[in-house]
Amino acid sequence: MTISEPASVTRFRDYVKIETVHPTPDYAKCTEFLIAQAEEIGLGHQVVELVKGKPVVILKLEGSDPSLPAILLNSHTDVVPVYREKWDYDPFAATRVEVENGDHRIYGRGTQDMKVTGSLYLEAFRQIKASGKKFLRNVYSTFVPDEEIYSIEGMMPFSKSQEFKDLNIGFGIDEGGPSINENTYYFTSERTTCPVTFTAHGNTGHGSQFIEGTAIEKLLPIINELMLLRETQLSKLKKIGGIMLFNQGQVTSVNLTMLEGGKQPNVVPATFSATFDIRITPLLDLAEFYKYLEDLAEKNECDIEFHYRDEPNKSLKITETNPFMVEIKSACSKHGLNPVEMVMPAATDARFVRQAGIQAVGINPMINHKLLAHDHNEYIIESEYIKSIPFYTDLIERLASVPN
Ligand SMILES: CSCC[C@H](NC(C)=O)C(=O)O
Ligand SMILES: [Zn+2]
Ligand SMILES: [Zn+2]
Repeated sequence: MTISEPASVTRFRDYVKIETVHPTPDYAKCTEFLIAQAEEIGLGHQVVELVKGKPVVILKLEGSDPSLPAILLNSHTDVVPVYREKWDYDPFAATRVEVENGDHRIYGRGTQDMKVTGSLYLEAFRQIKASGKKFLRNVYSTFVPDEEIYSIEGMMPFSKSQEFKDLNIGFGIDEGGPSINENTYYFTSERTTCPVTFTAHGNTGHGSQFIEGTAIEKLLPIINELMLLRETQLSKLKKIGGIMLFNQGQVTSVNLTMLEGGKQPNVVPATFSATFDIRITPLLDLAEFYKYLEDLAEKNECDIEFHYRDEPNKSLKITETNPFMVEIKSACSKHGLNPVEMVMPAATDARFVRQAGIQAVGINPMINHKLLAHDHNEYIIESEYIKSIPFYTDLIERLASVPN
Protein backbone atom coordinates (compact mmCIF):
# COMPACT_ATOMS: atom_id res chain seq x y z
CA MET A 1 0.00 0.00 0.00
CA THR A 2 1.43 3.40 -0.93
CA ILE A 3 1.25 5.86 1.90
CA SER A 4 -0.06 9.20 0.67
CA GLU A 5 2.48 11.94 0.47
CA PRO A 6 2.69 14.30 3.46
CA ALA A 7 2.23 17.98 2.54
CA SER A 8 5.66 18.83 4.01
CA VAL A 9 7.20 16.39 1.53
CA THR A 10 5.31 17.87 -1.41
CA ARG A 11 6.58 21.34 -0.46
CA PHE A 12 10.14 20.03 -0.17
CA ARG A 13 9.84 18.36 -3.57
CA ASP A 14 8.55 21.62 -5.09
CA TYR A 15 11.67 23.37 -3.79
CA VAL A 16 13.97 20.68 -5.26
CA LYS A 17 12.23 20.99 -8.65
CA ILE A 18 13.42 24.60 -9.00
CA GLU A 19 16.59 24.43 -11.10
CA THR A 20 18.90 26.58 -9.04
CA VAL A 21 21.80 24.75 -10.63
CA HIS A 22 25.08 26.31 -11.66
CA PRO A 23 26.09 27.84 -13.98
CA THR A 24 22.62 29.40 -14.56
CA PRO A 25 20.61 29.03 -11.34
CA ASP A 26 16.96 30.08 -11.58
CA TYR A 27 17.05 32.42 -8.59
CA ALA A 28 13.96 34.36 -9.76
CA LYS A 29 11.72 31.29 -9.53
CA CYS A 30 13.32 30.33 -6.23
CA THR A 31 12.65 33.77 -4.72
CA GLU A 32 9.05 33.59 -5.90
CA PHE A 33 8.67 30.16 -4.24
CA LEU A 34 10.19 31.30 -0.92
CA ILE A 35 8.05 34.44 -0.76
CA ALA A 36 4.91 32.41 -1.49
CA GLN A 37 5.90 30.07 1.36
CA ALA A 38 6.50 33.02 3.71
CA GLU A 39 3.10 34.52 2.92
CA GLU A 40 1.32 31.22 3.40
CA ILE A 41 3.06 30.65 6.74
CA GLY A 42 2.64 34.25 7.87
CA LEU A 43 6.30 35.29 8.07
CA GLY A 44 7.80 38.68 7.35
CA HIS A 45 9.97 38.74 4.24
CA GLN A 46 12.51 40.92 2.51
CA VAL A 47 14.73 40.44 -0.54
CA VAL A 48 18.20 42.01 -0.54
CA GLU A 49 19.91 42.14 -3.92
CA LEU A 50 23.38 43.57 -3.33
CA VAL A 51 24.47 42.02 -6.64
CA LYS A 52 21.96 42.09 -9.48
CA GLY A 53 20.40 38.67 -10.03
CA LYS A 54 21.77 37.30 -6.75
CA PRO A 55 18.90 37.63 -4.27
CA VAL A 56 19.18 36.97 -0.55
CA VAL A 57 15.71 36.13 0.74
CA ILE A 58 15.20 36.93 4.43
CA LEU A 59 12.25 35.48 6.31
CA LYS A 60 11.35 36.71 9.77
CA LEU A 61 9.65 35.09 12.74
CA GLU A 62 9.02 37.99 15.04
CA GLY A 63 9.98 37.78 18.70
CA SER A 64 8.43 39.58 21.65
CA ASP A 65 11.65 41.46 22.50
CA PRO A 66 13.23 42.63 19.23
CA SER A 67 15.88 44.54 21.21
CA LEU A 68 17.61 41.21 21.93
CA PRO A 69 20.11 39.88 19.34
CA ALA A 70 18.35 37.61 16.85
CA ILE A 71 18.85 34.00 15.81
CA LEU A 72 19.95 33.28 12.24
CA LEU A 73 19.08 30.09 10.35
CA ASN A 74 21.01 30.14 7.10
CA SER A 75 20.80 27.93 4.03
CA HIS A 76 21.96 28.28 0.44
CA THR A 77 19.59 27.97 -2.49
CA ASP A 78 22.08 27.03 -5.22
CA VAL A 79 23.09 23.49 -6.15
CA VAL A 80 26.06 22.00 -7.99
CA PRO A 81 25.83 20.74 -11.60
CA VAL A 82 24.93 17.15 -12.49
CA TYR A 83 26.09 14.46 -14.90
CA ARG A 84 22.53 13.74 -16.08
CA GLU A 85 23.43 10.47 -17.79
CA LYS A 86 24.67 9.06 -14.47
CA TRP A 87 21.36 9.59 -12.67
CA ASP A 88 18.65 6.95 -12.35
CA TYR A 89 16.01 9.70 -12.04
CA ASP A 90 15.70 13.20 -13.44
CA PRO A 91 17.74 15.29 -10.96
CA PHE A 92 15.10 18.04 -11.00
CA ALA A 93 11.93 15.92 -10.84
CA ALA A 94 12.28 15.26 -7.09
CA THR A 95 11.13 11.67 -7.69
CA ARG A 96 9.62 9.95 -4.62
CA VAL A 97 10.56 6.28 -4.59
CA GLU A 98 9.19 3.70 -2.16
CA VAL A 99 11.83 1.45 -0.57
CA GLU A 100 11.50 -2.01 1.05
CA ASN A 101 10.58 -0.92 4.57
CA GLY A 102 7.75 1.29 3.31
CA ASP A 103 9.90 4.39 3.68
CA HIS A 104 10.60 6.66 0.70
CA ARG A 105 13.58 8.33 -0.87
CA ILE A 106 13.37 11.71 -2.55
CA TYR A 107 15.90 11.92 -5.36
CA GLY A 108 17.21 15.20 -6.70
CA ARG A 109 20.16 17.53 -6.91
CA GLY A 110 20.27 19.61 -3.76
CA THR A 111 18.07 17.28 -1.71
CA GLN A 112 20.92 16.89 0.81
CA ASP A 113 22.97 19.95 -0.09
CA MET A 114 21.08 21.80 1.17
CA LYS A 115 17.45 22.23 0.21
CA VAL A 116 16.43 19.76 2.89
CA THR A 117 17.70 22.16 5.55
CA GLY A 118 15.97 25.18 4.00
CA SER A 119 12.74 23.15 3.84
CA LEU A 120 13.14 22.07 7.48
CA TYR A 121 13.44 25.73 8.55
CA LEU A 122 10.25 26.50 6.60
CA GLU A 123 8.34 23.53 8.01
CA ALA A 124 9.41 24.37 11.57
CA PHE A 125 8.29 28.00 11.09
CA ARG A 126 4.98 26.70 9.74
CA GLN A 127 4.38 24.60 12.86
CA ILE A 128 5.40 27.41 15.20
CA LYS A 129 3.11 29.94 13.52
CA ALA A 130 0.24 27.42 13.53
CA SER A 131 0.75 26.86 17.27
CA GLY A 132 0.39 30.59 17.92
CA LYS A 133 3.55 30.56 20.07
CA LYS A 134 5.75 33.63 20.21
CA PHE A 135 9.32 33.56 21.51
CA LEU A 136 11.60 36.22 22.94
CA ARG A 137 14.05 36.83 20.11
CA ASN A 138 13.52 37.51 16.44
CA VAL A 139 14.45 34.54 14.27
CA TYR A 140 15.60 35.11 10.69
CA SER A 141 15.98 32.52 8.00
CA THR A 142 18.25 33.63 5.18
CA PHE A 143 18.21 31.86 1.82
CA VAL A 144 21.43 32.85 0.07
CA PRO A 145 22.77 32.36 -3.49
CA ASP A 146 26.14 31.17 -4.84
CA GLU A 147 27.48 29.26 -1.82
CA GLU A 148 28.72 26.55 -4.16
CA ILE A 149 30.88 29.05 -6.08
CA TYR A 150 32.69 30.59 -3.09
CA SER A 151 29.85 32.98 -2.08
CA ILE A 152 31.65 35.89 -3.75
CA GLU A 153 28.27 37.36 -4.75
CA GLY A 154 26.37 35.71 -1.92
CA MET A 155 27.02 35.48 1.79
CA MET A 156 30.43 37.17 1.50
CA PRO A 157 29.09 40.65 0.60
CA PHE A 158 25.81 40.11 2.46
CA SER A 159 27.60 39.39 5.76
CA LYS A 160 29.43 42.71 5.42
CA SER A 161 26.33 44.74 4.49
CA GLN A 162 24.26 47.20 6.48
CA GLU A 163 21.22 45.01 5.78
CA PHE A 164 22.96 42.15 7.61
CA LYS A 165 24.02 44.40 10.52
CA ASP A 166 20.43 45.60 10.80
CA LEU A 167 19.33 42.03 11.56
CA ASN A 168 21.39 42.27 14.78
CA ILE A 169 22.27 38.57 14.79
CA GLY A 170 23.47 37.08 18.07
CA PHE A 171 23.89 33.44 17.07
CA GLY A 172 23.83 31.46 13.82
CA ILE A 173 22.85 27.99 12.66
CA ASP A 174 24.08 26.79 9.28
CA GLU A 175 24.86 23.84 7.06
CA GLY A 176 25.92 20.42 8.31
CA GLY A 177 25.85 17.08 6.54
CA PRO A 178 23.65 14.07 7.16
CA SER A 179 25.50 11.72 9.47
CA ILE A 180 26.65 8.34 8.14
CA ASN A 181 26.28 6.79 11.60
CA GLU A 182 24.40 7.20 14.92
CA ASN A 183 26.16 10.46 15.90
CA THR A 184 25.07 14.00 15.04
CA TYR A 185 28.14 16.00 14.05
CA TYR A 186 28.15 19.70 14.66
CA PHE A 187 30.71 22.17 13.41
CA THR A 188 32.12 25.22 15.14
CA SER A 189 35.06 25.68 12.76
CA GLU A 190 36.08 24.67 9.27
CA ARG A 191 39.04 24.14 7.03
CA THR A 192 40.09 26.92 4.68
CA THR A 193 39.37 26.30 1.02
CA CYS A 194 42.32 27.01 -1.23
CA PRO A 195 41.70 26.56 -4.97
CA VAL A 196 45.05 27.26 -6.62
CA THR A 197 46.51 27.01 -10.15
CA PHE A 198 50.21 26.67 -10.96
CA THR A 199 51.14 27.56 -14.53
CA ALA A 200 54.45 26.74 -16.17
CA HIS A 201 55.83 28.27 -19.37
CA GLY A 202 58.57 26.54 -21.31
CA ASN A 203 60.24 25.87 -24.63
CA THR A 204 58.19 24.40 -27.42
CA GLY A 205 59.10 22.51 -30.57
CA HIS A 206 58.75 19.24 -32.47
CA GLY A 207 57.33 16.33 -30.46
CA SER A 208 60.04 13.99 -31.73
CA GLN A 209 62.86 16.01 -30.11
CA PHE A 210 64.35 16.20 -26.60
CA ILE A 211 63.35 19.84 -26.09
CA GLU A 212 64.92 21.28 -22.94
CA GLY A 213 63.24 23.53 -20.39
CA THR A 214 59.68 22.38 -21.14
CA ALA A 215 56.66 23.58 -19.19
CA ILE A 216 55.79 20.14 -17.90
CA GLU A 217 59.29 19.68 -16.44
CA LYS A 218 58.73 22.79 -14.32
CA LEU A 219 55.26 21.76 -13.28
CA LEU A 220 55.95 18.13 -12.41
CA PRO A 221 58.00 18.80 -9.22
CA ILE A 222 55.08 20.85 -7.90
CA ILE A 223 52.59 18.10 -8.70
CA ASN A 224 54.88 15.50 -7.12
CA GLU A 225 55.41 17.53 -3.96
CA LEU A 226 51.70 18.24 -3.47
CA MET A 227 50.77 14.62 -4.16
CA LEU A 228 53.33 13.62 -1.53
CA LEU A 229 51.72 16.07 0.90
CA ARG A 230 48.42 14.35 0.07
CA GLU A 231 49.92 10.97 0.93
CA THR A 232 51.38 12.08 4.26
CA GLN A 233 48.14 13.78 5.27
CA LEU A 234 46.12 10.71 4.32
CA SER A 235 48.32 8.40 6.42
CA LYS A 236 48.01 10.85 9.33
CA LEU A 237 44.22 10.73 8.91
CA LYS A 238 44.26 6.94 8.88
CA LYS A 239 46.20 7.00 12.16
CA ILE A 240 43.68 9.41 13.75
CA GLY A 241 40.89 7.00 12.95
CA GLY A 242 40.24 5.86 9.44
CA ILE A 243 39.35 8.14 6.57
CA MET A 244 35.96 8.92 8.03
CA LEU A 245 34.78 12.16 6.53
CA PHE A 246 34.20 13.84 9.85
CA ASN A 247 37.82 13.46 11.05
CA GLN A 248 39.13 15.14 7.94
CA GLY A 249 39.18 18.60 9.47
CA GLN A 250 42.30 17.63 11.39
CA VAL A 251 44.42 17.24 8.26
CA THR A 252 44.97 19.16 5.02
CA SER A 253 43.45 17.51 1.94
CA VAL A 254 44.89 17.88 -1.54
CA ASN A 255 43.25 16.97 -4.85
CA LEU A 256 44.56 17.64 -8.32
CA THR A 257 41.31 18.66 -10.01
CA MET A 258 42.35 20.16 -13.35
CA LEU A 259 45.32 19.56 -15.63
CA GLU A 260 45.57 21.64 -18.77
CA GLY A 261 48.05 22.06 -21.60
CA GLY A 262 48.94 20.96 -25.07
CA LYS A 263 47.39 21.49 -28.46
CA GLN A 264 48.18 18.30 -30.32
CA PRO A 265 50.41 15.25 -29.70
CA ASN A 266 53.38 16.29 -31.81
CA VAL A 267 53.76 19.85 -30.47
CA VAL A 268 55.58 20.26 -27.14
CA PRO A 269 53.25 22.45 -25.04
CA ALA A 270 54.43 25.99 -24.32
CA THR A 271 52.27 26.16 -21.19
CA PHE A 272 50.94 23.61 -18.74
CA SER A 273 48.85 24.19 -15.67
CA ALA A 274 47.69 22.19 -12.67
CA THR A 275 44.81 23.19 -10.43
CA PHE A 276 44.44 21.84 -6.92
CA ASP A 277 41.57 21.92 -4.44
CA ILE A 278 43.40 22.20 -1.11
CA ARG A 279 41.54 22.32 2.22
CA ILE A 280 43.80 23.67 4.94
CA THR A 281 43.22 22.42 8.46
CA PRO A 282 42.74 25.14 11.11
CA LEU A 283 45.56 23.39 12.99
CA LEU A 284 48.05 24.90 10.48
CA ASP A 285 49.13 28.54 10.27
CA LEU A 286 47.27 29.82 7.19
CA ALA A 287 49.72 32.61 6.27
CA GLU A 288 52.63 30.15 6.49
CA PHE A 289 50.85 27.68 4.25
CA TYR A 290 50.11 30.33 1.61
CA LYS A 291 53.81 31.31 1.74
CA TYR A 292 54.81 27.64 1.31
CA LEU A 293 52.73 27.45 -1.90
CA GLU A 294 54.14 30.73 -3.20
CA ASP A 295 57.71 29.56 -2.53
CA LEU A 296 56.96 26.25 -4.24
CA ALA A 297 55.85 28.15 -7.37
CA GLU A 298 58.85 30.46 -7.31
CA LYS A 299 61.36 27.65 -6.78
CA ASN A 300 60.00 25.90 -9.88
CA GLU A 301 59.64 29.05 -12.02
CA CYS A 302 55.86 28.73 -12.20
CA ASP A 303 53.11 31.32 -11.88
CA ILE A 304 50.66 30.86 -9.04
CA GLU A 305 47.05 32.01 -8.98
CA PHE A 306 44.82 31.70 -5.96
CA HIS A 307 41.29 31.61 -7.42
CA TYR A 308 39.99 32.76 -4.13
CA ARG A 309 41.84 33.58 -0.96
CA ASP A 310 39.80 33.23 2.18
CA GLU A 311 40.31 35.36 5.22
CA PRO A 312 41.62 33.27 8.12
CA ASN A 313 38.70 31.23 9.38
CA LYS A 314 37.57 32.38 12.74
CA SER A 315 36.68 29.60 15.06
CA LEU A 316 34.92 31.46 17.81
CA LYS A 317 35.33 29.12 20.71
CA ILE A 318 31.95 27.97 21.89
CA THR A 319 32.18 26.78 25.46
CA GLU A 320 30.04 24.02 26.90
CA THR A 321 28.29 26.64 29.03
CA ASN A 322 27.44 28.94 26.12
CA PRO A 323 23.65 29.31 26.54
CA PHE A 324 22.96 28.68 22.84
CA MET A 325 25.18 25.60 22.81
CA VAL A 326 23.39 24.33 25.91
CA GLU A 327 20.09 24.67 24.02
CA ILE A 328 21.45 22.92 20.91
CA LYS A 329 22.57 20.02 23.08
CA SER A 330 19.32 19.79 24.98
CA ALA A 331 17.33 19.83 21.71
CA CYS A 332 19.58 16.99 20.49
CA SER A 333 19.07 14.99 23.65
CA LYS A 334 15.29 15.49 23.55
CA HIS A 335 15.27 14.03 20.03
CA GLY A 336 17.60 11.13 20.84
CA LEU A 337 20.57 12.60 19.01
CA ASN A 338 24.16 12.30 20.17
CA PRO A 339 26.01 15.56 19.34
CA VAL A 340 29.74 15.26 18.55
CA GLU A 341 31.90 18.29 17.73
CA MET A 342 34.01 18.22 14.53
CA VAL A 343 35.90 20.53 12.22
CA MET A 344 33.84 20.98 9.03
CA PRO A 345 35.88 19.31 6.26
CA ALA A 346 34.31 21.43 3.48
CA ALA A 347 33.38 25.12 3.49
CA THR A 348 30.06 26.67 4.48
CA ASP A 349 28.67 30.18 4.69
CA ALA A 350 29.04 29.99 8.46
CA ARG A 351 32.63 31.16 7.94
CA PHE A 352 31.39 34.61 6.94
CA VAL A 353 29.07 34.79 9.94
CA ARG A 354 32.03 33.91 12.20
CA GLN A 355 34.21 36.46 10.43
CA ALA A 356 31.53 39.03 11.34
CA GLY A 357 32.21 38.08 14.97
CA ILE A 358 29.06 35.99 15.46
CA GLN A 359 29.20 32.44 16.78
CA ALA A 360 27.72 29.93 14.35
CA VAL A 361 27.19 26.19 14.42
CA GLY A 362 26.71 23.90 11.43
CA ILE A 363 24.36 21.00 12.11
CA ASN A 364 22.16 18.45 10.34
CA PRO A 365 19.93 16.15 12.42
CA MET A 366 19.52 13.38 9.82
CA ILE A 367 21.41 10.24 10.89
CA ASN A 368 22.34 6.83 9.48
CA HIS A 369 22.22 8.35 6.06
CA LYS A 370 24.33 7.89 2.96
CA LEU A 371 26.32 11.06 2.24
CA LEU A 372 25.66 12.09 -1.36
CA ALA A 373 26.33 15.82 -1.52
CA HIS A 374 27.72 16.68 -5.00
CA ASP A 375 27.34 12.99 -6.00
CA HIS A 376 25.13 11.26 -8.59
CA ASN A 377 21.70 10.07 -7.41
CA GLU A 378 21.60 12.41 -4.42
CA TYR A 379 18.59 11.61 -2.23
CA ILE A 380 17.21 11.99 1.26
CA ILE A 381 15.29 9.46 3.32
CA GLU A 382 11.77 10.78 3.82
CA SER A 383 11.36 9.53 7.41
CA GLU A 384 14.60 11.31 8.42
CA TYR A 385 13.24 14.53 6.92
CA ILE A 386 9.89 14.23 8.68
CA LYS A 387 11.58 13.33 11.97
CA SER A 388 13.79 16.42 11.69
CA ILE A 389 10.90 18.92 11.57
CA PRO A 390 10.14 18.74 15.33
CA PHE A 391 13.90 18.92 16.00
CA TYR A 392 14.05 22.33 14.34
CA THR A 393 10.75 23.44 15.88
CA ASP A 394 12.26 22.68 19.24
CA LEU A 395 15.67 24.12 18.44
CA ILE A 396 14.16 27.41 17.26
CA GLU A 397 11.99 27.68 20.40
CA ARG A 398 15.01 27.02 22.65
CA LEU A 399 17.42 29.37 20.88
CA ALA A 400 14.86 32.15 20.59
CA SER A 401 13.95 31.83 24.26
CA VAL A 402 17.50 32.34 25.58
CA PRO A 403 17.21 35.36 27.87
CA ASN A 404 19.84 38.11 27.64
C1 LIG B 1 34.39 26.92 -0.82
S1 LIG B 1 32.96 27.39 -1.61
C2 LIG B 1 32.20 25.89 -2.03
C3 LIG B 1 31.44 25.35 -0.91
C4 LIG B 1 31.38 23.86 -0.83
N1 LIG B 1 30.69 23.52 0.38
C5 LIG B 1 30.14 22.34 0.61
C6 LIG B 1 29.60 22.10 1.99
O1 LIG B 1 30.06 21.50 -0.25
C7 LIG B 1 32.79 23.28 -0.78
O2 LIG B 1 33.33 23.10 0.30
O3 LIG B 1 33.33 23.00 -1.85
ZN1 LIG C 1 26.03 23.11 0.83
ZN1 LIG D 1 27.85 21.77 -1.63
